Amino acid sequence: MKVFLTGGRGMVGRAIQAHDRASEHQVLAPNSADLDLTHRETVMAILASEKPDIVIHSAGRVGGIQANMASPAAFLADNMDMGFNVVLAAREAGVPQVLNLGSSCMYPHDAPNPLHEESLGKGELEPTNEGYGLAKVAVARLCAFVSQERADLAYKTLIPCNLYGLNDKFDPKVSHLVPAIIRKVHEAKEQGADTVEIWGDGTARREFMFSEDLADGVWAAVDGFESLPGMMNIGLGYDYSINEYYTEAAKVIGWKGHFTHDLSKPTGMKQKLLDVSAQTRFGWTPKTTLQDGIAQTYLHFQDLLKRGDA
Ligand SMILES: NC(=O)C1=CN([C@@H]2O[C@H](COP(=O)(O)OP(=O)(O)OC[C@H]3O[C@@H](n4cnc5c(N)ncnc54)[C@H](OP(=O)(O)O)[C@@H]3O)[C@@H](O)[C@H]2O)C=CC1
Ligand SMILES: C[C@H]1O[C@H](OP(=O)(O)OP(=O)(O)OC[C@H]2O[C@@H](n3cnc4c(=O)[nH]c(N)nc43)[C@H](O)[C@@H]2O)[C@@H](O)[C@@H](O)C1=O
Repeated sequence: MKVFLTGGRGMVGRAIQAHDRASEHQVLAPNSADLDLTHRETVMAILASEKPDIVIHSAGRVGGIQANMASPAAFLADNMDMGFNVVLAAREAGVPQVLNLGSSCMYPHDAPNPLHEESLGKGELEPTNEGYGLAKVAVARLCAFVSQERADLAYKTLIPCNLYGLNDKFDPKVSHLVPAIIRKVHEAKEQGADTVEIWGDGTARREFMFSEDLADGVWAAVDGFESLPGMMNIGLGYDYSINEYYTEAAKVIGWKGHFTHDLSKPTGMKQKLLDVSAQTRFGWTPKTTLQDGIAQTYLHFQDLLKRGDA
């Protein structure tokens, strides 16, 4: 199949291209320098000329809780622009399939855990990432509406849990939890520090899946697209506390200090665990353990440091 991938230079996009299944397809993955997805005319023109069989939409303005709180307007506007441009250009070009990546931030702040697809749209979003979540909800709904109106087009959304892995963002200004922990614990070890600070009291819970597992799930969704639900959670089905993530990373990195808690820092949702029963029915399950995922990510981080890229 001819696959048009957006966000190919990002953490998830690189994992999608590095996956074995990618070699069975022709994958076009222009980066943001070649194709700015916020420019609708350019997006329209490229999809009309390339006429792919499927678009995998992985591009986005993405960042941790602190980045989302600092720039809600940009997270809303950029992700809305990119998503609307890609979906409407695909419809215009008659691209038969779109696989759109949403996020667990689409769920209402007080939705019961585990978060079931039926809870979508039934309440206020989490304030710390409302801009991003609103854009994700809107683009997912646009996919559903296009599929409703056009019997020849099937535009579907995968809703991933939190993700981490190689090529993640290690800059503390935009990092999600796991890359932030890896940098902080590594630096404590290198500097001989005996404390590392945790944001909040550490009792919040998160479900972080290794990005290579998500890439595997994306290819499974592409290959089984016909039977894929219009919106489907993709995750582990289990979570850990923030404190447990720090403890596991300290073990993998080999740092023996202790943790302090900065209660002034934002903590976001208390829990964000996805219901994975639809994913199980679809026939896919992730395989990387937290210990193994952190170990692979830490090795990659050390390589980045050696190259002066982190
Ligand atoms: N990371 C996570 O925890 C989660 C991520 N997701 C979703 O998964 C997808 C991938 O996330 P992830 O790989 O972590 O994000 P990254 O930030 O690593 O990658 C985002 C990609 O989007 C591209 N991009 C950003 N702006 C533009 C633009 N204007 N035009 C073209 N391309 C642009 C970037 O291109 P370039 O590199 O060239 O700048 C980059 O390749 C996103 O849709 C995200 O919302 C969902 C749940 C959790
Ligand atoms: C997936 C979805 O989820 C994202 O929201 P989030 O899960 O709240 O983001 P996060 O990974 O940055 O935080 C997770 C938790 O971890 C705690 N925490 C402790 N210590 C650090 C720390 O040092 N850094 C960070 N970032 N968090 C810390 C922090 O207090 C919070 O409780 C969206 O931004 C959005 O990107 C999105 O798509």
